[in-house]
Amino acid sequence: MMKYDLLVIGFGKAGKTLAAKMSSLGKRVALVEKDSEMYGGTCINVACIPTKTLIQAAEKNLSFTQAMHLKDTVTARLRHKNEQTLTGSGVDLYHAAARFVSDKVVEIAAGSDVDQLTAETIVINTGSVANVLPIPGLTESRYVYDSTGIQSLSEQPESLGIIGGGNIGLEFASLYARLGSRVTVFEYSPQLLSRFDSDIADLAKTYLEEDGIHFELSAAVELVSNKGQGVTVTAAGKDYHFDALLYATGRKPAVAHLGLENTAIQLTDRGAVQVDEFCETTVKGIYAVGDVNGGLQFTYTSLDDFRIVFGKLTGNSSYSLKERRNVPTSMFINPPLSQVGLTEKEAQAAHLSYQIKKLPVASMPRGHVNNDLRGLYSVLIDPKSKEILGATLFGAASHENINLIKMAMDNKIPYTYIKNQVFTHPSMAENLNDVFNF
Ligand SMILES: Cc1cc2nc3c(=O)[nH]c(=O)nc-3n(C[C@H](O)[C@H](O)[C@H](O)COP(=O)(O)OP(=O)(O)OC[C@H]3O[C@@H](n4cnc5c(N)ncnc54)[C@H](O)[C@@H]3O)c2cc1C
Ligand SMILES: NC(=O)c1ccc[n+]([C@@H]2O[C@H](COP(=O)([O-])OP(=O)(O)OC[C@H]3O[C@@H](n4cnc5c(N)ncnc54)[C@H](O)[C@@H]3O)[C@@H](O)[C@H]2O)c1
Repeated sequence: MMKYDLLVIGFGKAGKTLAAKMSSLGKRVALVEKDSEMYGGTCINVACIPTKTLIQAAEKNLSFTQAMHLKDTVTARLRHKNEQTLTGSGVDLYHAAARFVSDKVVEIAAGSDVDQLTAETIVINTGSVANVLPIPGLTESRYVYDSTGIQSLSEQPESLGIIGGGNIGLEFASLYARLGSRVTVFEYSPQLLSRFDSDIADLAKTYLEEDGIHFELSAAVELVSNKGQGVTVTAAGKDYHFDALLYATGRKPAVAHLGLENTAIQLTDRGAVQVDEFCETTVKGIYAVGDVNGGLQFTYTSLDDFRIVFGKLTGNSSYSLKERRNVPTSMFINPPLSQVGLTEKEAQAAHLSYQIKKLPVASMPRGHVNNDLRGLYSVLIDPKSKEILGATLFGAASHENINLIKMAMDNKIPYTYIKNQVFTHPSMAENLNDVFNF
C-alpha cells in the first residue's frame, strides 16, 4: 500500500491548490480524480468557466455552434493546464474512483485495477451533484438535462423549459434567451430572487422578461413526460411543451460511493460531511473542503477552505470558518446582479438603524457610454459607525465592484472614504462616490 503525507480525493478548487502547495513544500502528495474529463474540477469543466464563456459568446452575438465550440476550446485548454500544473508540482495524479475502506485507508479503482493508498492527512474534495426532485418522469423522460447535460447539446433547442429560478436556472435562462431560444422558467417560490429586496428582484424579473423569458411562479411541476415530439412539463394541470428541459433545483454534497460508512466520519442532517471551523471532519487528520462540506457552494469559498486547511497543516491556525465574513455573490444574468452583506429587509428584520441610498445606472456616465442604462446600485450604511452594512449592485461591472465593497466592509473602512475616493473616469466604479454620498 502506497503511503503519502497528503491524499486529496477529488480535483476541486481547494484540493488541487492544497496538493500543489504541499508538494512544493516537499510533502509526498497524491490526488485521486475519477473522471479525466473533470481534471481541474467542476468550475473549469462544467460550471463557472464554460457557462460564463457561453454567456460572453452569446453577448457577442456568436451562434449556438460557435459559442459551444469556443466553450469546448476554453475548457480543454484549462483542463490541460490544470493537469500540467498539478503533476508539474510533483503530485501523483491517479485517474480512479476513491472510496474509504477504513478511516485512513482509501481504495482506488480504475476498471478492474484496484489499489489502496494511505496518508497521514486526507482531504475530501468531491464537490456536489444536482438535486433530482422526485417529480414523476423527471429521470425517465428524454430531452431532460442537468446543468452539465445542457452544456453539451448538439443542437440549439427552439424552446427550453427550466425547473428552478435560482443561480443556475436564471443564468441558463438568460444565456439561451440571448441565443434565441424561447425560455420558460418554473419557480416554486411565489417571488423570483426572493433573497433580494423586492425593488431589485422586480427589476431583474422585468429585464429577464424583456429578454423574452417567461416565468411560471408558485409553480409545482407535477409530471414530466414525452408526448409526441420533445418533452412535456405538467404544472397546475396545464401542459407545456419544450425541445429540452433543464432541472436546476439546488446541488447536494457528493458523498455517495465514498465509503464513509466504513469510517467514523459523520454527516450533517443535510447530508454534508460534518466539519469544524478548520474544515476537519470527526476523524482527526481528515478534512472536507468545498461543496462537500455543506458550506456556500462557490469556487471562491472552496479556495477559502484551502486557505484554512493550509494554515492548519503548516502551523498557522489564525484563520478559520469563524472568521470568514462578507462573502459576496454575483449572478451572471444580464446585467449582472451582485450582493454583499445585508439587504434592506435583513437590516429591518435585525432591527438595525441604517440608511439606504440607491442610484440608477441611468444616472451613471459609464452607463451612457455603455449604452446600457439598466440597473440600480443600492447601499446600506450604519449612520453612527459610518460602516457599510451591505450593498446590492445590479448593473454593468457589478461583479467587479462588489469586491471593492467587500474589502471596505472587511477592513471597516467608513463609507465616507469611498464617497471621497478618487476613481478613474468614465468607469462604473466611480459611481460609488455618488451612491455613498449620504
Ligand atoms: C452550472 C454551474 C455554474 C456555476 N457557476 C459558478 C460561478 O460562476 N462562480 C462560482 O464561484 N461558483 C459557481 N458554481 C459553483 C462551483 O462550480 C462549485 O461551488 C465549485 O466548483 C465546487 O468546487 P469543489 O472544490 O467543491 O469541488 P469540485 O470542483 O466540484 O471537484 C470535485 C471533484 O471530485 C471528483 N470526485 C467526486 N467523487 C470522487 C471520488 N469518489 N473519487 C475521485 N474523484 C471524485 C469529481 O469528479 C470532481 O472533479 C457553479 C456551479 C454550477 C453547477
Ligand atoms: N454565479 C454563481 O456564483 C453561481 C452560478 C451557478 C451556480 N452557483 C452555485 O450553485 C448552486 C446551485 O445552484 P441552483 O440554481 O441549482 O440552486 P439555487 O439554490 O440557487 O436555486 C434553486 C432554485 O430552485 C427552486 N426550486 C426548488 N424546488 C423547486 C421545484 N420543485 N420547482 C421549481 N423550483 C424549485 C428554488 O426555489 C430556487 O429558486 C448555487 O446555490 C450556487 O452556490 C453559483
